Parts: sequence; structure tokens; C-alpha cells
Amino acid sequence: MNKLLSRIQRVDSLLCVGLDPIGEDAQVAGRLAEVIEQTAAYAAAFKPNLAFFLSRENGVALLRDTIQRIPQDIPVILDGKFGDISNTADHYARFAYDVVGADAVTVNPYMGDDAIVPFLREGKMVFVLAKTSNKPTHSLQDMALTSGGVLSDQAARISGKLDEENGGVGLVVGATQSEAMARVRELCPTQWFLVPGVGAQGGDLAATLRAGLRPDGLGVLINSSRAIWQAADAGAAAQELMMQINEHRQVAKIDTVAQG
Ligand SMILES: O=C(O)c1cc(=O)[nH]c(=O)n1[C@@H]1O[C@H](COP(=O)(O)O)[C@@H](O)[C@H]1O
Repeated sequence: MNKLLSRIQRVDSLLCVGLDPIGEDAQVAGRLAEVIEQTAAYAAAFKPNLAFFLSRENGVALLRDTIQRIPQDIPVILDGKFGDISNTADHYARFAYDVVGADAVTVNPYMGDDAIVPFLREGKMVFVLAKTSNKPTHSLQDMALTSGGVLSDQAARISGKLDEENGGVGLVVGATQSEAMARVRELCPTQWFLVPGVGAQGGDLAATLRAGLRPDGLGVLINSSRAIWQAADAGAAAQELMMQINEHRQVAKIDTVAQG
């Protein structure tokens, strides 16, 4: 959390650069190096997605090299959407933190809080999936609870409780879900949200930030993967998105002041 906060302050950015490498194995290492170099100045964090590495020969080595290439002061969120019994989760945590050197992970809360706890470590952060950006035909997250609200609210509450007890726990809320974003922000007023879904998935940046930003203009990390990776100039694409985010942060701050 400290690493994230100092990085955000240093570059005045809430942009998370997603690293979902697509393309031939032979070209991918070079493109990863290029994207990291061109976008680092605008990145509050990087988020490599594990699937895009595991689908290649020597994917774990490529992931480790990629994380090592990222400047030390920029947090790395390994997006593995891990979620298994605690004994197994402990091994995923060792992989993420000790083998490849990530600072944070994404975790699927379907199996409950004991699937999340093994990832809680001093100096590390965990982002728990709450309301994801996809729109499935058959959704679990939208299922009504007998106690009121929907299942994704329960994921938010679990993450809130773990954050209260341990610190370092945030949530994943999709940028395509601005209504849900507002509800999750009510349930979790102080936690950090990792927000994928702008760019290629068409999420509404303005609505997302209006609903998700905390009154201090922080609390949200906006991720973009394909839109940056596929850009002719990845640095320019990252800078442009960072600036758009900052404009909305200004407006949100002005609105907050106006509302008293
Ligand atoms: O946990 C995630 O990062 C995630 C959660 C979610 O709800 N939706 C979502 O798209 N993601 C990830 O965020 C990235 C989005 O990529 P783009 O749509 O290319 O920007 C991918 O790595 C997804 O796996």
C-alpha cells in the first residue's frame, strides 16, 4: 500500500498498465520491454495477466523477467484470479510473491475468506473480485441474497472485513458497472478498487470515476491492457488515458467541494 501510494503521488497517476501480451513468442519479449519502457512514466502500477504468460513455452520465466524489468518503485499486480483451499492458495502466494516477485495479486472469493487469507502478507496487496466487468448470461454475482443485496455485495463485505483486520485488501470492480460501482463504494468507502474494462471493453471512464473515486480523488486504479498494447505508440496511449483520468479527478474534487 505504501509503495502504491508513493508511486501515485510521485507521478500523479491512477493508471494501471495491463500487460496481456499477445503475438508470437519470438516478438513478445521485445514488445513487453518496449511497452514497459514507454509507459512507465505514466504508470501507477503494472498488471501482468498470468494467462497470457502461461499460454507460452517458458511463460513463467518470461513473467519473472517482465516483472524484473519493471522499475522497482512501480507496484506489480499479478492478475491470476487465484482462489483455492488455503493449503493450495499458500502455494499460489509463494509463486506470486517469491517466485515471480509480484507486489499484489487478484483473488477470486468464491471459496470464501480462507482462500484469500494466504495472500495477506506484510507489504503485499490483494484485490478481491467483487463485481467483474464481464456480462455473463448466467451470473452468480447478481444473485439476490435473502438478507438483501446481491452476492457481489458479500464479496465486497468479506474484503472489507479482511482489510479492517489486516490492511492491504482492495477490490476489483469493472468499469462497465458504474451502478454497481456506486453500491460497492458505499459498502467499502475507503478501500482501493482495481478497475478494468475501459478501452477494449468499452467501459465509461467518466461514470466509473464519478462512482468510484473517493472524496480525496484517490481509491481507484484504472487498468487498460489491449488498448495500450495494440497502440502504435504505447507511451502516448498511456499518457492520454492518464490525463483523461486526471481531468475527471479534478471534476470529481470540484463536485465534492461544491457539495460541501
Ligand atoms: O481482475 C482483472 O484484472 C479483471 C477483472 C474484470 O472484471 N475484468 C477484466 O477484464 N479483468 C482483466 O483486466 C484486463 C482487461 O483487459 P483489456 O480489456 O484489454 O483492457 C484483462 O487482463 C482481464 O483479465
